[in-house]
Amino acid sequence: MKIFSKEQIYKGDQLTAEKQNISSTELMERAGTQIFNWIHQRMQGAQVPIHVFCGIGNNGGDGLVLARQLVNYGYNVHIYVVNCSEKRTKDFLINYDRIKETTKKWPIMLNCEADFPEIGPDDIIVDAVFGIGLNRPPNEWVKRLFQHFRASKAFTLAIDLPSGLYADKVPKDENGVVWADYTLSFQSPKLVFFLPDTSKYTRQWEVLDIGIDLEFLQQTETEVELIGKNEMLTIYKPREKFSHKGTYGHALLIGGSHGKMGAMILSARGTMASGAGLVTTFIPKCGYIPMQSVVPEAMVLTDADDEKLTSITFDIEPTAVGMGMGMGLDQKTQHAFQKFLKSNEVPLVIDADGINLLAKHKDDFKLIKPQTVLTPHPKELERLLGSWKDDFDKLKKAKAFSKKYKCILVVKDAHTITVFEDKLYINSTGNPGLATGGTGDVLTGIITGLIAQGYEPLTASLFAVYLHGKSADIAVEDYGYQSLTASHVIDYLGQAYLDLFAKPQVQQKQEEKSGNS
Ligand SMILES: NC(=O)C1=CN([C@@H]2O[C@H](COP(=O)(O)OP(=O)(O)OC[C@H]3O[C@@H](n4cnc5c(N)ncnc54)[C@H](OP(=O)(O)O)[C@@H]3O)[C@@H](O)[C@H]2O)[C@H](O)CC1
Ligand SMILES: [K+]
Repeated sequence: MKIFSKEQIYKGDQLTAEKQNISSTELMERAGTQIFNWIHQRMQGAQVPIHVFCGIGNNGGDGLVLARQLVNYGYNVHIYVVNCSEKRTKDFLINYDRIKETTKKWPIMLNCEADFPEIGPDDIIVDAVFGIGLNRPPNEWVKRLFQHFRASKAFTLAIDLPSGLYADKVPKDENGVVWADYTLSFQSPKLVFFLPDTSKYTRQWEVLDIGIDLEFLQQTETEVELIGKNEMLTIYKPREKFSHKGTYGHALLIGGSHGKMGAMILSARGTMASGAGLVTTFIPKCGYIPMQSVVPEAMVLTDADDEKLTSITFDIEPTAVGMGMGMGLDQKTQHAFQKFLKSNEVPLVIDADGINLLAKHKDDFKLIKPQTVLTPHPKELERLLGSWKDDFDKLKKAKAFSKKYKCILVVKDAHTITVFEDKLYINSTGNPGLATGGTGDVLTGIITGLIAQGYEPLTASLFAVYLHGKSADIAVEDYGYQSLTASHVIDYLGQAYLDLFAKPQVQQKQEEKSGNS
C-alpha cells in the first residue's frame, strides 16, 4: 500500500475535485460521511454522549459534516469549535453554517480552559481539531484541552491523524498531542503511525476510501510503502515440479564463537525453513558437534581455531552468504572478516557482529559492495550511522547511507523499515513477542535463504521481514508474547508461507455455501 506524503494528499484532493467535477465541499462531505458510516455501523443509534471537537480548518470541517449527520440520525452529540485561530477555511465555514441550519444553534465555542466541557469515561471523543495542516505547536490552552481528553479516559477517535501530530515531523511535547484509541485516516495511513517516536499516539488505525481519483492513486510514486500480503504475493516464486535442491541455491552462513553458537544454529535453521536448497555453515571448531547434531540438514565447515573465526576460506560456491551472527569482535576475526569482504563476490547479508565490526572500523565501509543487505537493530544502527535527533532524522541518515554504499538497510524495530536509497518499505507484520534473543539471527537466515533461491536482495529482505513477522503473528496465538522464542518463528515459517494463499474467512464461507471451494 502506498503511503502518500502530505503534499501528495493535497494534490490528490485537488485532482479528484477537477476530474470528478466536484467541489472541495463535496469531497469534505464524502470524508465526513465515511466517518459517520463507520461510527453508525458500530453504534446503531446508541445514546452514548459523543463530543465532536472541531478545529478551524478542513479537519474541523470533516468534524462538522460528521456532527451534522450524527444529529440527523438522532445521536447524543455535543459539538465544539476549538477557536484557536481566526483563519477559518472556506469549507469549514460552509459546514459551520450548515450545522446552524440543522441544529438551529451555533456549536459551543471553546476559547480557554474555563470553557472545557465535562467528559465522562464512557463518553466518546471525536478529535477533528487538526489534520495534516498542522504547522506549529498548538496554543497552551489547546494543549491542555488535549490533556483533558486524555485524563477523561473516554474512547478517542481521531479524524485523519491525532491532532498535534505532524504528518512529517516528530512533535516536541507529547502533551501537545491527542492520544487516540483509533484513527480513521483518508487516502493512506500516515508514516507517523509506524515510527517508534510517534506510533504511540494512535493504538489502531484504518484507512477510509473517499473516492480519490484512481489514476492518481495508481500512478503516483511514493517514497514510502506499507508491505502486506498483497505486495508479497506478486513477488512470490512458486516451486517447479521438476526441480531439485540445486534449483534453490546454496546458502553459506559464516559466524559463531564460543558461547554464541546458538546464533548460527538458529540462522541455519531459519535458512533451511525459508526453502534454500543447501545450507553450509562456516564456524569455529567448537561448534562442529552442536551444529551437526541440531541441524542435520546443514553441512559444516570449520575454522582452524576452536573458539573464533580466524581465516575464512572454503572451496564451495555459495549463491548467497549471511554473516556476523554470534561472530564476536576478536581482532583476528576482524581481519578475517575484512579479508573476506575484499574478496567476496557473492550476494551478502551482514548482521550483528559483522555490523559491529564495520562500525568499529569505518574505513571498511568502502568494502560494502552494492546490493549488500545490512540488518541492524536500533543499537547497531546507531553504531553505524551515529546518533539521530528523532525518527525522521534517523530515516534521513539511513537513506543517505544506503545511497552512498548502494546497500539495503533493514532497520529492525516494531515496524521494521527496509531502506533502499530514497525508498522506505514499512513491514506490517510482527508483534512484541519478537523482542527476544535470536529472532534477528533467524531473520538473517531467512533473507540469506531467499537470496540463495534467486530473489533479488531487496525483494528477499522485504519478503523475509514479512514472513518472519507473520510467522510470529501465527505462533503468538499458541505461545503468547512472553513465551514466544526464536525457534517458534522458525517452526511456524511454513504456516506463514501457507497463509499467503489462505482465503479470507468470509470468502471461504461464501464458497463453501455455493459449493465452490
Ligand atoms: N483527501 C483527504 O485526505 C481529504 C482531507 N480532508 C481533511 O483536510 C485536512 C487538512 O485540512 P487543512 O485545512 O489543510 O489543515 P488542518 O485542518 O489540519 O489545519 C487547518 C489550519 O490550521 C492552521 N494551523 C496549523 N497549525 C496550527 C496551530 N498550531 N494552531 C492554530 N492553527 C494552526 C493552519 O493555517 P495557518 O494559515 O494558520 O498556518 C492550517 O492550515 C485533512 O487532515 C483531512 O482531515 C478534506 O476534508 C477532504 C479530503
Ligand atoms: K484530527
